[in-house]
Amino acid sequence: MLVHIENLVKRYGDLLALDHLSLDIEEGEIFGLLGPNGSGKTTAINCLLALLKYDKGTITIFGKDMKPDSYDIKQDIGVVMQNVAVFEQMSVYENIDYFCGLYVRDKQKRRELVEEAIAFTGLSDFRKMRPKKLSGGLLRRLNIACGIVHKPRLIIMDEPTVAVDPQSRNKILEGILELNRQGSTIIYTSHYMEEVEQICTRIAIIDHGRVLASGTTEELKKMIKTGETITIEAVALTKNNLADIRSLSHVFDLSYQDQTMILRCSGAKHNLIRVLNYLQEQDIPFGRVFSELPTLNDVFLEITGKELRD
Ligand SMILES: Nc1ncnc2c1ncn2[C@@H]1O[C@H](COP(=O)(O)OP(=O)(O)OP(=O)(O)O)[C@@H](O)[C@H]1O
Repeated sequence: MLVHIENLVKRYGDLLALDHLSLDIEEGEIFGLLGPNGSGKTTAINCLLALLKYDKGTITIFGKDMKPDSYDIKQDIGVVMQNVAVFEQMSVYENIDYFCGLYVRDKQKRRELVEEAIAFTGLSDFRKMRPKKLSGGLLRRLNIACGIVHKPRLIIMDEPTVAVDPQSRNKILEGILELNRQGSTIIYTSHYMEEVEQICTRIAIIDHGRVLASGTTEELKKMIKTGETITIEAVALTKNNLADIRSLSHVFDLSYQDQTMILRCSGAKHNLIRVLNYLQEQDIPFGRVFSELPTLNDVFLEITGKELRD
């Protein structure tokens, strides 16, 4: 196990920010920590990095206990925090080179690493610029380049795409996948479900400082009741029709508004066919029909009872 967190408890005064949080992360994973604002993601990361004292629990990284003076472990960790932390008086290149220099002495090796970091964060055209001249998205990319330039074994990214334009966001996500392909294990916190679904190999859903569920996207989707959501537009239905449809097997939720019916069904093969057969038997015309498999959003909604972006 690359990272092992067991029963972590962290209080800020009366507030229980981490409530016996446990996580295991294996080498090679892109592990997503998904939770709403205030759920404890940043606190967990800060404890993991031994930047924050915690009340109870165990943390091991690379098989060793993580302590504030575990410099051998820290050497092999790259951190990209929410707040951009770069030097205003240095150019893009100089900033990345400075951070690389904290880990790598050899000049030639450093040059290669800096060039690689510049290339894969797409900062080539901006290498001579000072941070002040960069857009928000480019600044974030610089922050990432500084955090990962030494190609650490473990990379921790805390919401690296918050308030970033789509082009930079895609660059960042591609970059994360590339770093992973090159051998880094990644812990990625976010409250953007699509991103987590797109890049993470495993996900833990956290809220109120606890892990509510964890697994691959597929495993998480199997944990919930919703197997399929069927939408049928432009369909005129009577109360009796709605009652009939509600009683079809596997249907557990039906909403009907503005001639659009949305059915939530548990996982079964013939949900759509059953509904369409009913409409045909009753000679009821209908417009567009679509069926969707559950998304992480459905998982989150069912597990926590709230939307992630509340
Ligand atoms: N230094 C602090 N002092 C007191 N309370 C804090 C402190 N830092 C965080 N908290 C509280 O602890 C809880 C967890 O916060 P944390 O920042 O870890 O959540 P998060 O999931 O990272 O949220 P966000 O997505 O907003 O960064 C929140 O209720 C927050 O208000």
